[in-house]
Amino acid sequence: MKKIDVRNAVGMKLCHDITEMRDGFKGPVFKRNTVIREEDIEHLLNIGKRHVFVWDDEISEIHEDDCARRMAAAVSSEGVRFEGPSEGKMLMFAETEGLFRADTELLKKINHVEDVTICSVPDHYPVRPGMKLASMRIVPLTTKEINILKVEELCRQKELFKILPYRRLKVGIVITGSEVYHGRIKDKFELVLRGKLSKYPADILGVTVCDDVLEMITASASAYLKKGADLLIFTGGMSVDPDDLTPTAIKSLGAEIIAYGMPAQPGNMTLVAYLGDVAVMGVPGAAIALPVTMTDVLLPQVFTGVKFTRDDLIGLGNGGLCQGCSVCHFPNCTFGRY
Ligand SMILES: Nc1nc2c(c(=O)[nH]1)N[C@H]1C(S)=C(S)[C@@H](COP(=O)(O)OP(=O)(O)OC[C@H]3O[C@@H](n4cnc5c(N)ncnc54)[C@H](O)[C@@H]3O)O[C@H]1N2
Ligand code: MOO
Repeated sequence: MKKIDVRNAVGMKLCHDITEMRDGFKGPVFKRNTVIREEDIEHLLNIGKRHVFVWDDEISEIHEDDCARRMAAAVSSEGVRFEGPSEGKMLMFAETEGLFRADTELLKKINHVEDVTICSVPDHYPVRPGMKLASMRIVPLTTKEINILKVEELCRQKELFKILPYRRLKVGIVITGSEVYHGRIKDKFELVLRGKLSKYPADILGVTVCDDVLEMITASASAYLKKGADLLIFTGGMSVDPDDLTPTAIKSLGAEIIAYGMPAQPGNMTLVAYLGDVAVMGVPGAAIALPVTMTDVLLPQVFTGVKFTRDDLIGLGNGGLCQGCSVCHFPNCTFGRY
């Protein structure tokens, strides 16, 4: 046991309980074996402790396996499981399906803590059960307990990782285009959209094909709203031709347009709007020609029930360019990673 200036005691273990008395309270506010943290120093000074007795074995060190276990416990959330420690590392896996969210600012803060390394798949990643999501370990074989305490404290303040589950949504589909309506060409969008929606808990209320006539488009949409649609998807007429009426139809329904056109390719002319809580998407034609467009980036988020802000959609510019690979590996690629 040794006496030490409280300002030099960070990371050391107290040899005895320390009592505070204030406003009718009396009790030990620091227990024996507590590891003193930076933020404890003011408190100790405020109760008159300029010096404390700490154990002689100096700063307590923890083995990498125990650090990994404690970090895993700190970052754990619903729908994940851990494996390890092996070689000082714990791995986190998804047990459920959903959208992985990482607080990237917090992750940076945590990785600034000495010796600590935590890495994960990118924020906004759609995950399935069994997928590896994150890994955590310290760099040396042992580290000061204070470093792990810092990680634990940071994770108490905010959630680092979570998997947002997909919700069941009722979906109404309105396909526009005079060439489809009048049977000049066969519709391709229904099959494409059914394929994309099959990855989520979607109840498709129906598919209506409309002529490029404003009243017909709005009436079809209104019918789905009456049936309780949570999501309306419009196709066709999303660009610059004089017959492109879809954005006008969506506006005339009274929807709040969050973005019409976004910094992404393909899917540049995508529209996102809300009619109260009902999400509205305008899907441009590229979705019938290409395996992946902005629609595939947005759908996982739509199915979590989050409401996009304009800032969210503008943020898609970083990672918004698809490489158009000959074999598509989406979402295991840079498209839609932001
Ligand atoms: N000058 C510009 N041209 C284009 C722009 C632009 O900004 N300036 N945007 C381009 C982008 S991006 C897209 S995507 C396309 C498609 O836009 P639309 O969503 O408006 O598609 P349409 O014009 O209605 O149709 C294009 C093409 O696809 C066929 N189509 C449409 N719907 C169906 C369907 N349900 N089944 C089968 N085929 C369908 C349609 O017949 C046309 O051939 O515009 C670019 N051009
Ligand atoms: O709006 Mo388009 O080709 O970028 O889908």
